[in-house]
Amino acid sequence: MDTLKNMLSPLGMNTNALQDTLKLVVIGGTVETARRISVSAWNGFVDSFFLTAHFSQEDYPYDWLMHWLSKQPAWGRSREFEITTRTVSRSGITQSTTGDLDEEDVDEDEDALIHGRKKRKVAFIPSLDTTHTIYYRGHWLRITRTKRYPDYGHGAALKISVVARSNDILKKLVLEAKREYEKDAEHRVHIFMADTTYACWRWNGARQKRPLSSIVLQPGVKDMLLADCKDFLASEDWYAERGIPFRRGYLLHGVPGSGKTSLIHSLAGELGLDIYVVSLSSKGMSDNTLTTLMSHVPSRCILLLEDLDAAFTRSVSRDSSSTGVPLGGTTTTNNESDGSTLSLSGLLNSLDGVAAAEGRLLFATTNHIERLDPALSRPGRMDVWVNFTHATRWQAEGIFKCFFPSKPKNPPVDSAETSSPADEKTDVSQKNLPVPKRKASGHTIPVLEEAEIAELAKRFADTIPENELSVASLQGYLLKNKLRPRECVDEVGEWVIQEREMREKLKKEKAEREAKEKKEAEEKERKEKEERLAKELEEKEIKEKLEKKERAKAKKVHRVEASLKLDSANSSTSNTVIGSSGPNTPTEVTLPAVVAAVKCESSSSSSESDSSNGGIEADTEESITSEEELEKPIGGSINVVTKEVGKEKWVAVKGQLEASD
Ligand SMILES: Nc1ncnc2c1ncn2[C@@H]1O[C@H](COP(=O)(O)OP(=O)(O)OP(=O)(O)O)[C@@H](O)[C@H]1O
Repeated sequence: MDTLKNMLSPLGMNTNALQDTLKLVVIGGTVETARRISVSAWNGFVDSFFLTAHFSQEDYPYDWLMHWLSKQPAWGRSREFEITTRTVSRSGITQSTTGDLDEEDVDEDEDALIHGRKKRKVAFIPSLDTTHTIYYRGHWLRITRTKRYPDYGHGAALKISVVARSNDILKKLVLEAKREYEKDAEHRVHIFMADTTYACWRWNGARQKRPLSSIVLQPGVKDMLLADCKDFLASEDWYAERGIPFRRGYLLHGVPGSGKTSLIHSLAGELGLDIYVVSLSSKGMSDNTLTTLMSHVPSRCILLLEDLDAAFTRSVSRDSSSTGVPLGGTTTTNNESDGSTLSLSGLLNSLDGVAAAEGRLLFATTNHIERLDPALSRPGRMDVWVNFTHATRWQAEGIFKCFFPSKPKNPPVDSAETSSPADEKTDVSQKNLPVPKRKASGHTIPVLEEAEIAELAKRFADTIPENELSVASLQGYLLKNKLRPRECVDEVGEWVIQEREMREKLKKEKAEREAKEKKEAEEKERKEKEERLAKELEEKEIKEKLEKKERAKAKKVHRVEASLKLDSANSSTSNTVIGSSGPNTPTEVTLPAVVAAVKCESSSSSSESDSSNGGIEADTEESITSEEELEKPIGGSINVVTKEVGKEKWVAVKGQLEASD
């Protein structure tokens, strides 16, 4: 220290201050080193004793765990967590809600309504980028949720670490989370929509299952479809043994509002499958996108291709006038203006090419089966066809019974005891629905005797014309009268007349609109044709004038050359032209230079006339004038004189015209 003092004293530095600084540096360095050592020791300890599992948002286990975590009471004691009223899913939190986050919402009846709105369930989930510790089956779990691509707002991941000798505890956790998730999802059908931008599937929400009994179709149709689907799902080995691709296609075709989509949703609920929906006419759909999407469909699901006939058209209209027919065989592509380049061959390949997923049930719907390419609807691609028609009387009766619950004759102790063999034979959709268990939501549905309902349903069905109105329109009428079953039947005849009149009116309006549109289109086409012809004519005239002008110029130059040659022949001694380099000094100008000067003058006069007269017309007139002038016989010599006026030199060419003189 003394040595240091001796060394620093000539520099005039205060040794005490320096000592203090050095002490601080040493202490700070020691503390930081100790911190780093302890962190790395902790990480080493964690790495060697903790088991860690990673879950990515793109995969199902992430959903299960997030669902499980949202149900853990531990979050109630946590000092940091995220509260959401949205459903947690693979593609992020996507179900939009209005989010009524008041205290009474928690733990209350989910079905309760406040001011007509359903109460929201509140979920507590781990907040981002924070490590949480929760206790599970005698172990402390360290849970970290991170966002892998924060800029894009998606790509979350979950990391769960636990101190344990074997990974059994983590396996148990994942299986428990899966069981709970599936139990909760049991009453719901998950819908995934195709995202054409990223060629991936986006979770679109979970819908309440629709009971199959609420779909009223001709007897046997639902049972046949359900049995066929079940049989297919259970015959993977059978298909494999015979080398048949494990795929099955169903084509549901027929009039709008006849229950095609509803039946698919209902079947999905019954079979416990998710629905993956592709709209082939959506923006940006291409062969590659569709193939990628199809190859990412899970093995057990329903793949729904909606409005198959609209695949190759952008038309929003689905009526008979819209052109949905693939026009040119397998190479037909749809509109490319919005980036959609789907071809029929691309669609066929994606359905049953090598990359196509196996084990899926393909359902396709169309309102115009006649427009489908036979290649698309052939067996192997579409194995079962079901035709949906307008409502029959049988359907009308069934849907009426669906709407109005009836009082059971003798309240059953056990439903199994009361079901008679006759009941078993009856289609479920022809039975009355039981009185709803839910609390009445402000209005009361009158509950009539079963016999009365049956009689009303019969009268209702008798008034409905066979195969004329859609089931959706009947549903609309019944919805309007859901509290007045008797009046509903009394007034149905009147409603049918109104419906007919309305349809006639709409038909007429549509015909008028179409006629008007056609006329406008024709008028537009005629105008465009006229404009095109006028333009062509104008262009032709301009071209002719330009050609004439060119000819005139060429003629002029030719004549000047000829007369110069003549002149030079006449005056063999002086074939050079007199000019002037100074005020009075003649200068020799060679013949090509003169020709160039003439050309130059001619073009400058044209361009002057161009600019002064403002266009081709003037230019052409000028050239015509020069042409006329040149028509006059040129007999004399040409004097080319260069003069200098001030400092400017110029060349003049003058033709001595015999005739004019
Ligand atoms: N057969 C039916 N049984 C019960 N409800 C039906 C039936 N047909 C139609 N509906 C009702 O009509 C509405 C429209 O039905 P849905 O969307 O299933 O018809 P769709 O045939 O798929 O029509 P589109 O061809 O226009 O898509 C639904 O609310 C559904 O409840």
